[in-house]
Amino acid sequence: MVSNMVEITTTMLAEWTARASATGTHETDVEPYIVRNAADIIAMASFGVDDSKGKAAFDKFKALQVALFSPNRLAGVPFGEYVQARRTAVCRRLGEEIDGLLLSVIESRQRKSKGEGEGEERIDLLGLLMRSGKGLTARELVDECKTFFFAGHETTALAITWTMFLLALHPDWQRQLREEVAEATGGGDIDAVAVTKLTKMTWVMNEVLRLYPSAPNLLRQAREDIWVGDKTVIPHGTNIWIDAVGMHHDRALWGVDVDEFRPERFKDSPYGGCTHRMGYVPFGYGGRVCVGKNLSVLEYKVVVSLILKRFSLSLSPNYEHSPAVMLTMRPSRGMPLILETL
Ligand code: HEM
Repeated sequence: MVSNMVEITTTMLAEWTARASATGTHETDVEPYIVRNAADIIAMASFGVDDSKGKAAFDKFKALQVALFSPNRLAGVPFGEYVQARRTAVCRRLGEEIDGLLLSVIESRQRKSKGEGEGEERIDLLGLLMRSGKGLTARELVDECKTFFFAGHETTALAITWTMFLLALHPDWQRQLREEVAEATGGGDIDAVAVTKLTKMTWVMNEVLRLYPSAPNLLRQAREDIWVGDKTVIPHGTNIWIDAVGMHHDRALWGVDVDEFRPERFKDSPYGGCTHRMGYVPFGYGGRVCVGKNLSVLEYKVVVSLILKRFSLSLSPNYEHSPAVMLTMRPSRGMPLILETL
């Protein structure tokens, strides 16, 4: 996968290089590029999708997300669909179109895995997954695909986008990471072995996800009445949104430097010195912890390494700080950065 990630990202960086002026610097709103890049990577990594149907499904996901979460958030709120009937109709239509596109991607994969073996013996994995009995139905498989598409690209992309922002603000960390990458790769290309040597980059990723968790809420449902102290009860069946941003910025858990960018707090502790073991939850916790964590760490390191090898980053005067929760935590007015070719 690493070589595919490198290939996809190199194409994006070539676009940035082409935009550079004669002086080698240019301003770019990097967020849409990084999101598109991550979309291409998850499409390749999860589904081997490189066809137009996969891309069309992505574009509709984007539209669905905007329809669901702006300007206010009623998704998951009881009776919310009746308050916003027009929006609900748009979301339903988009949902059906996405289902149709994914189903046809699945069917064409299935045809390929059954048929086009050119002599070699191939295992019909999709057929195995979908066979009756305990297998998944086509409907369930479509739902699994949607979870992966949705969960698997924007989260990682935003971690990278906020990293570029924080490295632009902290040139010393930018320099330290660039040096680490040079040492790990010996000046050559990033590969699966070099990635494992990027210790400081792990601290930086952890600290970025502490300050700007790309998945700002965890969802749970109370399976029984839960008592908080002896006066408050969360009744059985209550849907709960757990506020990761609040916990990651809680002075009582992190100390007085809670709002500062200090990756070294993760040097000796995977929890960054947080005083409660559930106070740091960028990938969730327990039985439903993120299944894509390792993939996202790998992608993050490959993409950030490639960017730092080619560009120096600083903040554009046009940047407006406006993180907003639209299911994920995004820079709602974009991420314009000055990129200087190295
Ligand atoms: C920086 C990147 C990512 C972040 C911050 C992130 C964060 C999260 C969080 C907070 C959860 C909820 C966990 C819980 O409720 O305890 C989650 C679940 C999930 N994530 Fe990620 N994720 C990332 C990348 C990915 C990737 C790359 C994939 C797919 C390849 C992925 C697939 C999933 C899936 C399928 C679930 C649901 C797991 C379940 O309910 O059993 N995520 N993620």
